[in-house]
Amino acid sequence: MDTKIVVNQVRKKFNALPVVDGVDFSIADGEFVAIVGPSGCGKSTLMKIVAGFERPDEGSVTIDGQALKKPSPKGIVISQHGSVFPWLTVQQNLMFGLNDNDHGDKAALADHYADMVGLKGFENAYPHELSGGMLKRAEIARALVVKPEILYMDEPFSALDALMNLKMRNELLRVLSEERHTVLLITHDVEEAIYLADRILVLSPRPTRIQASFKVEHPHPRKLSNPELQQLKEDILSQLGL
Ligand SMILES: Nc1ncnc2c1ncn2[C@@H]1O[C@H](COP(=O)(O)OP(=O)(O)OP(=O)(O)O)[C@@H](O)[C@H]1O
Repeated sequence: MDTKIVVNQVRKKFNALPVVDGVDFSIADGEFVAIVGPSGCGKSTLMKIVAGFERPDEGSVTIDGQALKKPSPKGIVISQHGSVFPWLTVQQNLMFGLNDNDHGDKAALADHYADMVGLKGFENAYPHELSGGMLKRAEIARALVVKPEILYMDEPFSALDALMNLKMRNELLRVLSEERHTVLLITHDVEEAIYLADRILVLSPRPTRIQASFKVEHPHPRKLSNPELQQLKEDILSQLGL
């Protein structure tokens, strides 16, 4: 697989506070990498740097060999805060990121992605008419409809209840099995990382560095009760001092 993202010796301070302290990793094209780390260690800062929203003080990020100087049009961020426009319907939200020239029938494409995340029949609903889980699915569809090469996900499901969180994991895996994207997921949930990712990077406390890296080679769907995955969970938790 080709290398998609290279993060090279990235360092970042806020005022005098060192937050990211020399982080190096790369992500292959189509790979799903999850980052876990202690609260406040600098996960979101690192994500913003890798997505191009924050500049590192030192080091570099390259995407397809090109130095990243600003948010790349190849990537899209799904965060816990949500990004749908409340005054637009599901269909209008999904059409928003599409421009006239590149896409044929925008409404048909929007409806296809609404269907893909299980929102068929809700194309004309407004966000306030959707449940929390449906809203999250609308957000994921809104990100996917523009066919980003890279999905940056910062705690995307953390605001959902436990059952919906589990459903969304499967929804995401199903979409990814149909359309391969390179994914960088930030999560505080070790099980979520094990369930979804091809590789898990464990960050140290702030100022953060990569403390450990684990490959997850089990095919999907994964059973978290599998003894090897249980052992992996133990190993990751022990890296996190738990
Ligand atoms: N724009 C900023 N200006 C000043 N300090 C910042 C800024 N962004 C983050 N920080 C500080 O950097 C540190 C790391 O924050 P960050 O949000 O990256 O951590 P995190 O690991 O994502 O946190 P959490 O686990 O709570 O989501 C914190 O101490 C935070 O106060």
